[in-house]
Amino acid sequence: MSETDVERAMDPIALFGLWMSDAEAAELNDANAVALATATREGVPSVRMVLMKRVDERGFCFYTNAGSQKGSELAENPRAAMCFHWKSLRRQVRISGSVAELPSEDADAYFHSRSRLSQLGAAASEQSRVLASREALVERVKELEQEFPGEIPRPDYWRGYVLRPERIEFWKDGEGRLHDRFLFTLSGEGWQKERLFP
Ligand SMILES: Cc1cc2nc3c(=O)[nH]c(=O)nc-3n(C[C@H](O)[C@H](O)[C@H](O)COP(=O)(O)O)c2cc1C
Repeated sequence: MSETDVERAMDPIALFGLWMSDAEAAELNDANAVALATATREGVPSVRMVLMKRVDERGFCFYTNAGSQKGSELAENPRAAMCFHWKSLRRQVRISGSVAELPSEDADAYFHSRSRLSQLGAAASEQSRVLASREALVERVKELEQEFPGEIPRPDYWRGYVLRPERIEFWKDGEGRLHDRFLFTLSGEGWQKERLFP
């Protein structure tokens, strides 16, 4: 994309799509890896990487285990934030809003699009709970392999989520630390755009 696109853009989702394409071309791997911040009901924050699998009119979609720390926090406090950083492009995108669960058909479709090994791994993992040993996990995978020689059913706890954006900020490295920052804020009339001091 040209350098002026970010200055002209009025639709942050379309602009994000352009930046994501640039990142996919430039990054070594996992251009869709994003830091996801959640918090408890009391506001104690936690952050970890997830893969953002799709962006559409609903928002930014990812998949995880509902029983994990992030899953529990989202169940009690749907407010969340994401931060992409594409090192090779020197760009950052920050998104915040509230998270909703995706319909089970989305989770089914994505779960079954993954490799059998990934499906087994997801089915075997009580994500974020204490695990006695690596052997116990490997044993569990073997048991599931025998139990399900055909299709592996999606475990109910393995779900899709969507972060519905209310604020999206684009940051682009500038010479002499004069970086460009554009903040899009959702209001009644649609997206408002403002330039921020770096
Ligand atoms: C690049 C990268 C991508 C990841 N993608 C996911 C993902 O899409 N879903 C997921 O549940 N965990 C993913 N993980 C693992 C999480 O970072 C984390 O360890 C796990 O989800 C447990 O987090 P929690 O205990 O905060 O819930 C990824 C880790 C890395 C480093």
